[in-house]
Amino acid sequence: MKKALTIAGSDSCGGAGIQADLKTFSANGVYGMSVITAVTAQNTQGVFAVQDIDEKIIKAQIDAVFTDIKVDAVKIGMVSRISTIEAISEKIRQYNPENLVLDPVMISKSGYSLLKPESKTALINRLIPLSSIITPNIPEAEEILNEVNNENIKIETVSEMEEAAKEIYKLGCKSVLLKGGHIKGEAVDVLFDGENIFHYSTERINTKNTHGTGCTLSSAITANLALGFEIKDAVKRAKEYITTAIKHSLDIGHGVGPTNHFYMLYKAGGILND
Ligand SMILES: Nc1ncnc2c1ncn2[C@@H]1O[C@H](COP(=O)(O)OP(=O)(O)O)[C@@H](O)[C@H]1O
Ligand SMILES: Cc1ncc(COP(=O)(O)OP(=O)(O)O)c(N)n1
Repeated sequence: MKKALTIAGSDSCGGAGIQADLKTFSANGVYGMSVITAVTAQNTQGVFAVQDIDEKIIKAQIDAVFTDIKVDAVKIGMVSRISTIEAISEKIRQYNPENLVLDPVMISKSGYSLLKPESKTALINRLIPLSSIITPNIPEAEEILNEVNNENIKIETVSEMEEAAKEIYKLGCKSVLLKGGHIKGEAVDVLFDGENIFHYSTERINTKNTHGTGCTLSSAITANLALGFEIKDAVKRAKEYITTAIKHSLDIGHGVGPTNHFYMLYKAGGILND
């Protein structure tokens, strides 16, 4: 069985972070492992508190996994503070996994800063160059480029997404998937692999329940890389997964409900007739 590791924060309501990643790995037929970087007190209405995990414990979790088990792909999500980024970067360089997906989580849909503002440069300099693919949403791509170029660019069209993906690629990663969840019209994601641009486009689903969409997409890419798919096919399969997960998203809680991983599992097992 292929095995994937998520290095990310815990979301107590189960819609994003580690919990979304492990559900996604399972639903994609991949064995999931986790290194917890932070614990958030979070629900569908907001993030209320964050406890960062000591970097010694983060490193010890990574060592425990890599010294025992072959890891086919790694995803990095919420990293919060500089010392966390430094610890992860050191261990990733030590163990050098074949596939590394970086979801540069910055601000939750509810508006909470999951990456401390002073950590942006460390994320850019220490994690992006190690990544097989980085998956920013539009506000994250703007933050990264504005931090690097000291500008105030806005990304509003698909051609601006293409330009931004090419600019982010120059920061040293092997490919960039710029997610279009935040622009108007179709949900178009743009992949640049250093040579070609690919578009992954679906209708925009009319739902408020999109908590954890970014985590779900990046962990589905990770699972598909672990299964041996090349980047553009891993992204294609992950896009199909997230689209189904949003189409059947769950009206749980009083705010922004989570994506649905159980739909795919039940459907695959023949329990759901649809
Ligand atoms: N309403 C929607 N309908 C269809 N796809 C969507 C919708 N919202 C987001 N997506 C897709 O979900 C994935 C995650 O994108 P996005 O929401 O931009 O990430 P994040 O959660 O990091 O902000 C992308 O593939 C995006 O195109
Ligand atoms: C612990 C944790 N990690 C990441 C996120 C952000 O997840 P995302 O998929 O971008 O979903 P939204 O927060 O935008 O709904 C998170 N909220 N918590």
